[in-house]
Amino acid sequence: MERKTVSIVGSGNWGSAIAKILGKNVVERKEKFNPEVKMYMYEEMIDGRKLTEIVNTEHENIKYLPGIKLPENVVAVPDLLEATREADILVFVLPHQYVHKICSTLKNNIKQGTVAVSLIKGFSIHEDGVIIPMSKVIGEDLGIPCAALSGANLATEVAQEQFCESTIGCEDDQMGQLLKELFETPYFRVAVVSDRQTVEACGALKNIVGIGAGIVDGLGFGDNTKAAVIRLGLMEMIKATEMFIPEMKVTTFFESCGIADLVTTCHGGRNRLLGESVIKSDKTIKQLEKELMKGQSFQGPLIAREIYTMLEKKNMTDKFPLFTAIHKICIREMDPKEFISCLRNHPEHL
Ligand SMILES: NC(=O)c1ccc[n+]([C@@H]2O[C@H](COP(=O)([O-])OP(=O)(O)OC[C@H]3O[C@@H](n4cnc5c(N)ncnc54)[C@H](O)[C@@H]3O)[C@@H](O)[C@H]2O)c1
Ligand SMILES: O=P(O)(O)OC[C@H](O)CO
Repeated sequence: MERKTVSIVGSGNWGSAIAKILGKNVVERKEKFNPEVKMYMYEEMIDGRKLTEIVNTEHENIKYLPGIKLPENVVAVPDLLEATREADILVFVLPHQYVHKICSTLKNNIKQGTVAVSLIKGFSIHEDGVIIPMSKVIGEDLGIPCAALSGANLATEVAQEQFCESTIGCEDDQMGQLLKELFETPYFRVAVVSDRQTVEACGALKNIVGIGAGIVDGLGFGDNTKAAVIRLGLMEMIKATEMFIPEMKVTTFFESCGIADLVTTCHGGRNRLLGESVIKSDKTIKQLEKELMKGQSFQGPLIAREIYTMLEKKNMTDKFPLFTAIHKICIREMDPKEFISCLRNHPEHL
């Protein structure tokens, strides 16, 4: 088998953490992969220097993953087409709002036979309310197969090599196994399942529940209340997934991409921090993102809005009171104090 060239599209907190894994794995598995990994980086200036130049000389993404050294065979490239021209495997890892634009540049400019995997936790929503997983967006925009990887994977902990698990969703078994070989390490254990769309639905929807967990923290409630948010959030995640993906398997929720990711996000995620901050200050999400995230982005509020818009179109907001309340608290349309009565009166209790 010819060796595969890997390119990463994206270089934020998760993109950089995964670059560390991929850079090392391609060298260790050199019979399968070419030894250089190009990483597309959205260029920016840091104290008068280009971020790509800093990464390529200091081998550290000082803005998005400070304190972690990247392998020297990971090369940051500011030109998208140059970064991806030779790729056999494209690893997409950037906030979902940028994907369409990136794909429109890549379209007709990638090698024949290239495959992709999406590490993105978000959706695209059509005007008619249909929800499209990002792997499908990428696959259809580029006309190539696209798998998904998602799990309980806070980027900084992964970069510190703390043990965790992850899930690849891929219908093609051979491609799934190749991706497992690309991503797996002794501290990053990967399971492959065929239910790709549920893997992605879990990853996107848990971001909303993570905000809910932060709201509970901000209101001063303890672990029991947070556990209720996690459980009710899980029920809404499953119900929403059943709506979008009739063929979904509930067992996928027991993989790392499901309950495990929900738990980790509700304890240590950026979306949890946002929920807490929304309660403790009267600033807008945009202001909070700017102040707290140093360039990283909260995906939860966007996804909460997208899901709310879809539910409203279908007259179903009353069936998803937790998702609805979280969206309305984020946009300051609901008093956060009402959050607990929303939990108390949840349809799961009727
Ligand atoms: N950070 C985590 O712990 C983590 C873990 C698993 C999955 N994810 C998911 O991975 C995806 C990427 O998140 P992240 O944490 O790597 O990103 P991030 O939030 O750290 O960084 C934002 C990124 O967007 C880039 N960017 C800004 N404007 C852009 C533009 N116009 N075009 C293209 N790129 C632009 C920035 O350069 C930066 O790389 C998200 O879907 C996220 O939910 C994140
Ligand atoms: O920091 P969050 O809330 O974006 O969550 C990060 C990861 O998705 C956790 O697996």
